[in-house]
Amino acid sequence: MASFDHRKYTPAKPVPLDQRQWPSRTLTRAPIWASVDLRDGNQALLEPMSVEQKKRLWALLVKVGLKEIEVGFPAASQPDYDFVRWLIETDQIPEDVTIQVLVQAREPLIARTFEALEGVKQALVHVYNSTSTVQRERVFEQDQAGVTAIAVQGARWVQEYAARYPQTEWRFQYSPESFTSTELDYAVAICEAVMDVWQPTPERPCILNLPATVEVGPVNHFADMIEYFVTHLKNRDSAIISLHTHNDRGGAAAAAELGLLAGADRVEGTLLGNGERTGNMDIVTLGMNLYSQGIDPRLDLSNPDEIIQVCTECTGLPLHPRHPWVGELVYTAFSGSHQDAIRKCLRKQDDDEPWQVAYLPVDPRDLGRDYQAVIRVNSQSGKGGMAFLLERDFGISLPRWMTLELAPHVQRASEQVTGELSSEQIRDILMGTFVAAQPLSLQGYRLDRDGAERLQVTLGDGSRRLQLEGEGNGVISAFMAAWQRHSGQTVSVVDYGEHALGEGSDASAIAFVQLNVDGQRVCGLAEDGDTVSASLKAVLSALNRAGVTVADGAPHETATA
Ligand SMILES: CC(=O)SCCNC(=O)CCNC(=O)[C@H](O)C(C)(C)COP(=O)(O)OP(=O)(O)OC[C@H]1O[C@@H](n2cnc3c(N)ncnc32)[C@H](O)[C@@H]1OP(=O)(O)O
Ligand SMILES: CC(C)C(=O)C(=O)O
Repeated sequence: MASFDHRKYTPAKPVPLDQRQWPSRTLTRAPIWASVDLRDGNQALLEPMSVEQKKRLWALLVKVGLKEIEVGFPAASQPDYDFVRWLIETDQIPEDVTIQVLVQAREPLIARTFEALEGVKQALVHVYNSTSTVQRERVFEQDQAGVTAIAVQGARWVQEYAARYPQTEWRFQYSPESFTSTELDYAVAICEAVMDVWQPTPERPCILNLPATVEVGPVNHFADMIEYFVTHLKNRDSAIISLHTHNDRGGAAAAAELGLLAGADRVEGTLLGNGERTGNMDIVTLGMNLYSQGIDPRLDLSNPDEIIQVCTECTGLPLHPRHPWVGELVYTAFSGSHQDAIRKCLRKQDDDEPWQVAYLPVDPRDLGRDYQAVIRVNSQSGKGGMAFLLERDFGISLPRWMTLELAPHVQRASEQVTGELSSEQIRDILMGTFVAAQPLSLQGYRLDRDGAERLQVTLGDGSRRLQLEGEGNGVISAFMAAWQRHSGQTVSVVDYGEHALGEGSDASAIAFVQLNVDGQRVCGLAEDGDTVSASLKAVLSALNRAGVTVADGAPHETATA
């Protein structure tokens, strides 16, 4: 029988808060950040980081601006121990950075932890034990008093060992691990019992870290738990309330945000969210969430590509291309209406006004991304995207009527390749469709400008040369007159456009034309170093596309428009 049965699970119990405050609050500043990349992130890896990898990640964490960094569980493994020793012995820890280490509430582990920290100027010792109902009953087989005794004993050991190293400025942190599965009044009571040992003050507060070790409930429920905790804790002002959320339900960042609204001061997480199971709270996501609300995150997130490179190389885990804020595709629009809106908004966006660009919640340039990647063309794209790419990459600015002509050709090609079209491919489609050099080609011309334009043009069709003459008020109309006279066709210019390509001596011209040839509308284009040639060739390419043939006639004709 299938076991997919929701009745197996129990919902989170409502938190008894009559007048919850957090929903009416707004975040206005960044929390105290703490990185657990080198500990929680590391313990989640199939192959934990080597000391060299930890050194590299450490350098990044410091560069990003993290001031509290949990560097490991030194009593757990030799590499963790060695890394802490390296930090201390080679003086790697900046004055304004505090390292933090994790340890269980067990004396031999605590002893080893302090040994690892010998000689450090300042450090945070983080002790934890599980407090959840299920762990009390099934893992520790202890009642609440028994589990509280473990925590209190752990706190005492930490304090006693710290006293043996008076040259270090110690700070203490306690986590009731699995807080979210712990009865709230009990969570408050066990934290108060630990505080009774440490006797923190508002000047020398301890840290109480409340983990969603496993995210088992909705994010609003987590916020309720935090508000309940902070409003029921004695000596609230002697504790920094820290959050440590995991992403089992996909809500780690949201839970942390709401938890901050509910009264927390500090947040633990990892860069890009590596960590146990679905990961820890992603510091980059939360930082960017704040940034995009106009709040200074007090972290330097301006180079996510470096963050991605170091994190993925140290953890061996790839980043999803749609990872919030920094994934490869998150500032890319494929769909036509989005591309159109982005293009129009970007044109109107001034640097000194608040950011207002549809579909782009922040300016990609803030993250070192340019607009290159913003618009990409596939079968979901409309005409705006391809026009944008032609202009951006080749300086080809299509007149609107030409864009409309080109769009179905690009659409067909994108459906055939069933993927993305590069700007080179779009340019090839443009040229392949509208530049037709057969059967007529331009062999030469002479233009006299004495009031009216008198054009003498030599065409070839492969085997014969044809010389036509015409007069008009512009070179195109002179050519039309010449061709009409020669062929007997009714030809008129419906639309015309041209512009320079490039600058200086390398500049060339591109001309676009739409003709009406015996009632049939047909477009052509041409590029040439000479503006007149570009115009004449564009007309010829439209004529060729209309299927003209060189009618028998006099080899030399003159006409006037
Ligand atoms: C949610 C978290 O991320 S918490 C951090 C988890 N991280 C890690 O555990 C990574 C590093 N840990 C390790 O490498 C190992 O656990 C070690 C080296 C620290 C200790 O290993 P071991 O001595 O084999 O003990 P292990 O961790 O399996 O725990 C077993 C014993 O410690 C007790 N224990 C577990 N956690 C705690 C704790 N926080 N405080 C006090 N006792 C604890 C268990 O009840 C168990 O007791 P028992 O042997 O009397 O039944
Ligand atoms: C040690 C604690 C804070 C932890 O990592 C967790 O509960 O996830």
